[in-house]
Amino acid sequence: MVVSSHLALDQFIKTCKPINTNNTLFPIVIPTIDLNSPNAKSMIVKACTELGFFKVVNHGVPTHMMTQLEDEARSFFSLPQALKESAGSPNPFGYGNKKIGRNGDVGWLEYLLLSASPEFIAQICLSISPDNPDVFRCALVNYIAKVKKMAVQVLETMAEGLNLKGEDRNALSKLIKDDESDSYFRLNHYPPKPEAFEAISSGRNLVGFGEHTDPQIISVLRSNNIGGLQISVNDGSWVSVPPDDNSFFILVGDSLQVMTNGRFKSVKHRVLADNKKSRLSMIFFGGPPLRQKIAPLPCIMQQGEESLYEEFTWCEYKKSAYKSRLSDNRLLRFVKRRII
Ligand SMILES: C=C1C[C@]23C[C@@]1(O)CC[C@H]2[C@@]12CC[C@H](O)[C@@](C)(C(=O)O1)[C@H]2[C@@H]3C(=O)O
Ligand SMILES: O=C(O)CCC(=O)C(=O)O
Ligand SMILES: [Fe+2]
Repeated sequence: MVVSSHLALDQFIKTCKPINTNNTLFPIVIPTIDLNSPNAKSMIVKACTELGFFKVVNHGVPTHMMTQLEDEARSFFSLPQALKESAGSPNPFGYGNKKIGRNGDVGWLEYLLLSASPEFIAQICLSISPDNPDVFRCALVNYIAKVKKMAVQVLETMAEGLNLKGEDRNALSKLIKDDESDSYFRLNHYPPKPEAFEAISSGRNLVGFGEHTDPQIISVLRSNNIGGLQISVNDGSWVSVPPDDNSFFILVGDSLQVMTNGRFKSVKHRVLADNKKSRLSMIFFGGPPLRQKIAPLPCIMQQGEESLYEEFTWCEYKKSAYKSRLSDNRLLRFVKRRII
């Protein structure tokens, strides 16, 4: 059975739960890291330990690649609905509208979810635009290649900050460099809030993308200059992230939390819809090969330190993640129970 990824506005308004944003703080200073600075390694470790989130400047991704992909994404999202749907339903890859995942989550967005492999991208661009697939394809493939290179640099700098030496310096980066790396790419388009929403919202906010952590190792996020992204900080309050279209935001994923035996925290985040303007975001999710064991890196473990988690492969984690709702804590079922 083909399940449509489209949800009409009136159905959406009935399904969506407006959220109370009283516990939102505006804004904090987000750790900003110059990738080429000598302090980068210690600053990355601090940011990943305290927040699981930081901003990268001096990243080496050319501005024209970001703007070119943003323009192409805008063109894609302005196509007639039937053409967007020629990308197929997002199970797991394709075009989605308001429905996120398979378990009843909804958000005020439309998106294109892709495997990050150039072969997959060539195929999907051909389905979307059989007569002229190359412009979108090139913009995606070139951007992803650059962002992946930057993610590798971030992971190697992070490993240095964790005091990993020699071969171990590549312990994290090699997982996303692997030919079989299971990395994803996502374009999200959040239209402005519909007027009809105000009537039912009693001043509360409309969720663009509900709260969640990303299951992978690392996420690299870039958006246009429209706000909406929020991260959850230690005490459970939400902090608005000021948008910056020249920079990238790095998010620690669940797998990196496990590989650091809980030293780094996967960051809970969400997106709120804007009143007037549309937000466009592009996210690279760096994931390991499917058969990869996800466990604390032996080289970071102190003498006698035990893993906080049961052993699992990325394939097992993904299977379990795809059965969960967006806001579920997906790591919980893999946390070792302690016998006291
Ligand atoms: C509700 C869901 C959507 C999601 C798969 C899941 O069952 C739980 C994790 C979600 C998430 C969050 C980060 C990424 O955007 C994503 C592609 C991923 O790998 O995990 C999404 C999944 C999705 O949109 O399909
Ligand atoms: O669109 C954004 O800024 C964040 C989206 C997100 O968290 C995701 O796609 O996993
Ligand atoms: Fe996310």
